[in-house]
Amino acid sequence: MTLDAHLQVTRGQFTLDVALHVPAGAVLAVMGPNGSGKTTLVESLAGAVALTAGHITLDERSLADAARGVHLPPRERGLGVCLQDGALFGHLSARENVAFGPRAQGVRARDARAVADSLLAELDLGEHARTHAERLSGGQAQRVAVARALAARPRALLLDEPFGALDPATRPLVREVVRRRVARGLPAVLVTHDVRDALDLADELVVLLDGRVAQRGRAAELVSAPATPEVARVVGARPPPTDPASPGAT
Ligand SMILES: Nc1ncnc2c1ncn2[C@@H]1O[C@H](COP(=O)(O)OP(=O)(O)OP(=O)(O)O)[C@@H](O)[C@H]1O
Repeated sequence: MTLDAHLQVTRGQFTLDVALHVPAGAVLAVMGPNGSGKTTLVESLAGAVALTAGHITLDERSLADAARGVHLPPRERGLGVCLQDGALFGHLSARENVAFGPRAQGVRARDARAVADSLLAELDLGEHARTHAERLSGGQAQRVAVARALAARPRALLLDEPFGALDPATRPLVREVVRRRVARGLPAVLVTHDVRDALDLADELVVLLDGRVAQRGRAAELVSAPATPEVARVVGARPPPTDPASPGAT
């Protein structure tokens, strides 16, 4: 599976214009300041927001193509999605939330439960399988949301800040679970505010500024050689040295 897209989305005054190519088994991390378009990027891939122009292709399959009027609805895209505001069903148990996707695909109840229990155990939530989602802590709910994204045999993963609510002890575990899934041949897009996620997981890091790619490359490269002070701020690196020949440089 390879995810290939040129995403152009206009939302009021804001325009996103980003090309991306994520091979099977690779993670593309996306970072950027508030309002730079990270969520818009994920939502357009997921199908929650329509493209104004451009296309999305997953292997040979067209998920969206603005010029041809193609826009597959989210449930037909075959994506494992964990959105920032992707609330769980509060009145359902953790297990029922995770089993929901496989059940919707026609998997038998018993098998869907087994898939859910195995993922919950992997994410150290075995003892909470029967807990109603509304009674879970923020970090527990986030792990259930990750399990839900992985449960329905997705062809690609879209994860918007999936580690944000996790404590430092739990974060590496969830990263490892994501890494294992990706290694089975899934392309993944990971939005994060923490450059450690990009350094640890990503094959490529894209920094967005105002809806456009300010810099892309390996995360370590962007940290050691950010192209601009804005990129340096986003990845928490030292700003690039100013050119001594430029006016105002000291
Ligand atoms: N439904 C909408 N209608 C109009 N404009 C929108 C809508 N949703 C987002 N925007 C605008 O699109 C721009 C990008 O927003 P987006 O949520 O994609 O940024 P972000 O990088 O995810 O930010 P954050 O880090 O704060 O989550 C912002 O200027 C925002 O105001």
